[in-house]
Order: sequence, then C-alpha cells, then structure tokens
Amino acid sequence: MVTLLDCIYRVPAVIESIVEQREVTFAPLLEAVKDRLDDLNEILFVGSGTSNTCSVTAYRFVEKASCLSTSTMIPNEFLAKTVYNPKALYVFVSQSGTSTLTQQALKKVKAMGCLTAAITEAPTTPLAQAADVHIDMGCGYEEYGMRTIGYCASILTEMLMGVALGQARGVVSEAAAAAYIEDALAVTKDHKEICDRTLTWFDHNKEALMDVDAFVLYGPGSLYGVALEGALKILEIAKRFMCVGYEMDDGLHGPTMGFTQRHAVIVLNDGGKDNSLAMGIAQYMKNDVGHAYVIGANPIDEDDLGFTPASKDFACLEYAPVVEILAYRLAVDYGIELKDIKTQDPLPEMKYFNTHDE
Ligand SMILES: N[C@@H]1[C@@H](O)[C@H](O)[C@@H](COP(=O)(O)O)O[C@@H]1O
Repeated sequence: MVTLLDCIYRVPAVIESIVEQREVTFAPLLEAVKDRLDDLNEILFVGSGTSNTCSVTAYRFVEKASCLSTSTMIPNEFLAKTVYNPKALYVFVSQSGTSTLTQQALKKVKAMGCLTAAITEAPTTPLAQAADVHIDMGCGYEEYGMRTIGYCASILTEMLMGVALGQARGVVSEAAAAAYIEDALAVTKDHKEICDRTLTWFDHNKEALMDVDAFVLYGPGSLYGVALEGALKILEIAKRFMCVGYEMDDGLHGPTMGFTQRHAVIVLNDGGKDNSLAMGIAQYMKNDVGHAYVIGANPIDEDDLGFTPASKDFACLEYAPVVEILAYRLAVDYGIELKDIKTQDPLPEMKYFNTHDE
C-alpha cells in the first residue's frame, strides 16, 4: 500500500513533471489574457484549507514575477465583498474542484464579466468546467485526502503561473524565466535528504515531540504559508494536538505570553530579514520555557534541523516535507492508522455539514 510518507517522497517527480508541462498548462490562460494584458492590474487567489495555505505560501512570488499586485482570500470572505476589481485575474484553487463556496465565488465574479481561472486536479472537475480557463495543477492522483502532493503542486503551479504572466507582460525576460525554472528544479536536489534527515530529527526529539499538547509554528514570508499548512496537517493527521501557525512577527504579539512547557514551538527559519525574531523566540522557548526547534537556517543546538535550501525563490517547497513528516510520524508512532481515500470511512461530521459538492 502507498503510505502518506511515500506521497511526501514522491514530490520531486511531481515538480519535474509540472515544470516539463508548463507550456501546455498555461497556454489557455495566456490565450485568455492576451487581449487584456494592458488592463490586467491584479491577481487574487481564492481557496479553502490547503487550497488556501498554498496561495498564502505562493502569492508573494507571484506578485514579484508578474509585477501585478497579488493577494489571497478564503471564499466566504471573498463572497462577502461588495466591490470587485473588474481588471483583476481571479484564480480559484481547489484540488478536487468541488469546494462549494469556491465554486460560488467563481460564479459570482464570472457573472460580473471578470476573468476567472480555476486551478484543479483535472479538466473535468466542476470548478474547471465553470471557469473561463482551467489550469491543471499537475498533481495526478493523490491517494490521501490529507493533501501533501497537492499542497506542493498548487504552490509550484501558482508560482509558475506568475512567471508565465510576467513573460507575457514583458517584465520577465527569457533568461530570467530560465533562471526561475532552474531554481524551481533545484528543490528536487536535496528533497530526499531533507525527508531522511527529518525522520532522524524526529527520532532524536521523539520523546518531547510526542509528549506536548500543542504545536505553534512560526514562519517568515512564504514560510508563513508553510507554518499554516503545518498546523493544519499536524491537527488533521496526528489528531491529538491543538496547533496554530503564525507569521513570524505577528505571532510575537501576545501568544508568547501563554506558552508553557506543554507547547512545542517550531521555527521555520529562512535566515532572512526576520532572523533575529526567529532566533529570539527559539532561544526564549529553549532557555526559559520548554521546547523550540529551529528548522532551516541557523540551528542553535543538536535538537534543531539545520539545512540550507538548494533553491532561493522556491525554498518553501523544501520546508514543506519537514512539517508534513512531523505530522505523519506524530500519527503513526502513536498508533494512528492513516487510511487512503479508497479505504477511509465516511467522515462522521458529514452528517452535520458539508464543504464540498460531491
Ligand atoms: N480536508 C480537505 C482539505 O485537505 C482540503 O484542502 C480542503 C479544500 O479542498 P479542495 O482543495 O478540494 O477545494 O477541503 C477539505 O476539508
């Protein structure tokens, strides 16, 4: 049986295939925007769950590459808006293409004449069918509902969409686009090693990691999205921990006063402009409170997982497997049996509410 861990290890092949397919993937979008390139002045991503955290991770780069103001919203907030920019490209993200409110959100702005694109797993999904343009996220069939491949595939697809739009708008040269592609592929270089080292890191810290009540994840920049996704995955997969993800600075405004030795703080550190904040919260937790683990740049002691990402702009994809494997090990080492989509029981909460039109 394919395990969730196998899915996490499969990501490099998915990355290579998304990169290889990129011209075919973005051709319909480029065709749809070609007469509006001078008008286009914004990109807005809309999605739920992992189809939101992927956009929180990717949107800064999409803005940088496309030179278009870019942001992300969850569908209920988007539907509550009263003013919509007619010159925006609205990109609706849903791996299954069946999220109810994401579909409603797309239909709302499409009816106003706005340009809509859907990023989903297949052209046959309802969201893909409803959109002006479908962008295949290139994840293939993912065995588990707890999306790991889908998270990475959505991030990369969104980022490469930014590059494609940047090229179409004449703000990304061919040489710059080639450099971005090389940088994206660099993610595959150390991916297996990072996964292997995360398993060893978990073994080293297992007693403390298994014993806490809660995980608090911090991330600067695009790693904020990885922190949100990590919190979602640990809660969803390992079941018994309350989890929260914070942006590196925002999470220092209050929550730290509530931390005890029952909390584990995971600091996703890129060593960039927020490095001193990352070091500050890690040292405070390690020295005065209980547990903190630095992941990535500037490890403090042997409990941390230090590595230098091979990629620059796409480095978020090298931090993703760390939080996913943490969630996986917290589950399986406790004895939780992770079931794939085909064998899992219907969710008990579906008696009370449903988020997808199945
Ligand atoms: N448990 C799943 C999540 O893993 C998923 O990210 C979210 C959005 O689904 P989709 O991407 O299909 O819109 O819905 C569910 O609640």
